[in-house]
Amino acid sequence: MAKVVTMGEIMLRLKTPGHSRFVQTGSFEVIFGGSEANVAVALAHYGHQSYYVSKLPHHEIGQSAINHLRQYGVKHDYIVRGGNRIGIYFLEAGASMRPSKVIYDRAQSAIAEADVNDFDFDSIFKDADWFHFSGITPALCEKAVLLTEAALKAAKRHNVMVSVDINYRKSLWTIDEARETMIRFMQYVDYCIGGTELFFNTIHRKEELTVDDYKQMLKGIHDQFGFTNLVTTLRETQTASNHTIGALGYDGIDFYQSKDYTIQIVDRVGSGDAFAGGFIHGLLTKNNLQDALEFGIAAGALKHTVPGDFNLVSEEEINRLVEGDSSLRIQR
Ligand SMILES: Nc1ncnc2c1ncn2[C@@H]1O[C@H](COP(=O)(O)OP(=O)(O)O)[C@@H](O)[C@H]1O
Ligand SMILES: O=C(O)C(=O)C[C@H](O)[C@H](O)COP(=O)(O)O
Repeated sequence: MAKVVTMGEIMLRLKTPGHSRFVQTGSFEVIFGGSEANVAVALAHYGHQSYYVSKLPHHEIGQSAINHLRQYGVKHDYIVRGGNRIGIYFLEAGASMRPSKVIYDRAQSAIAEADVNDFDFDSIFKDADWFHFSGITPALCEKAVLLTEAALKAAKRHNVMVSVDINYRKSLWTIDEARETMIRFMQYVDYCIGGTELFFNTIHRKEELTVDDYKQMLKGIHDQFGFTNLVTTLRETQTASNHTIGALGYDGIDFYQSKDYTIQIVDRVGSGDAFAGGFIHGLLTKNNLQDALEFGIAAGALKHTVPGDFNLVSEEEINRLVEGDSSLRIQR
């Protein structure tokens, strides 16, 4: 199995119980989550040597985040300790026509303030096969842009394959700032997930996008910027708790489209990351875009049934879904 490296910010996730609103709750459920950490957990579940790069304070909440990752098999050798804060995100789960809400409290977190010299990227990447990052890290601050760029340059010095999930977060930076930085980073990227709203700005005022809209966007991004291997998840939303998902890929020549899954949502947060983790595993083991998309979207579909950020499902369970077994018989 491969050595995969992800880098980003793991946060304390404080969720209102059930579907309670922020203003009425008297307690929060405590777990940890963050885009790249979620991908690391998924890849550890599929049997890879999955390393997570980050910085966390010395205090017990920082330790607890590390313990959480360790519990699911993620390697923490490259997590540096120091700084003052761990990022927090508050989550209110939506229901029916009421969408979920996230409030961030993450300014000046340890990883946002981390220095390039905190990490020895050459030793991290010298025997690595894959590096995955997301647009959330460079969105944190200018220092985090420099950190991400240093990691990308080191990964490419060591011929490591690189994937990005653009994961545009409008509360962290403007679309112009995001576009400027992410376009610059694309020279290091082999596979790009998402980002249609960033790189292609004619269609994005529409409420519901069709598959043809997405095809036009992926081709437009390819033609304008020369990026290849673009993939995106497709969502057809019925309500905040019920919708259909699929995935689309474009390699600069052909389009690839996965099967669709209609799902009832238990917890949607982390489903894009579950797709990314499954997609990377698919590329590492099957080496073809269609099969990687199928594995990725089945992983993303299953994530919607699992509370928390992490996709705690096995390769075998995902393969069963890919092969068409969605029977509800109890597995005994
Ligand atoms: N209005 C829009 N215009 C263009 N692309 C969009 C728009 N909204 C979402 N997307 C793209 O569609 C995909 C699915 O979006 P979303 O459901 O928000 O993300 P995720 O799959 O990460 O949960 C993402 O790749 C995103 O870039
Ligand atoms: O927003 C952030 O900064 C986070 O990292 C919190 C969440 O863990 C991811 O955002 C989940 O992302 P999706 O898989 O697209 O649902």
